[in-house]
Amino acid sequence: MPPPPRLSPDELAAALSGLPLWSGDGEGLHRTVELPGFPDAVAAIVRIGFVAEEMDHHPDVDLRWRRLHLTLVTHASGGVTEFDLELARRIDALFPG
Ligand SMILES: C[C@H](O)[C@H](O)[C@H]1CNC2=NC(N)=NC(=O)C2=N1
Repeated sequence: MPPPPRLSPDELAAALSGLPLWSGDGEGLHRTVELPGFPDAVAAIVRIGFVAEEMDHHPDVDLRWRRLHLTLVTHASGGVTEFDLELARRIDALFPG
């Protein structure tokens, strides 16, 4: 299957306006999720991991104490695609902020 197309700048801007917890550009979407403590942050990675496996689309995760720094990018496409938007929405459903 060919990699999905990268979003255009206009598509990305429109999508980000509906994802207020996320920032970024065509290279990646970024959100920090803060949990009450380190074990909660590890558990959050597991919860996100199940969604990622279901989607077969995986976030880049940087865990620092009780904060997850998430980056969403479609590696096969070299930038942000619809798959990243869908994963962002599903992460927001788990962690509304
Ligand atoms: C074969 C499998 O579908 C691919 O390797 C998937 C797995 N998860 C992925 N996740 C992300 N973020 N980007 C990818 O290009 C990607 N590719």
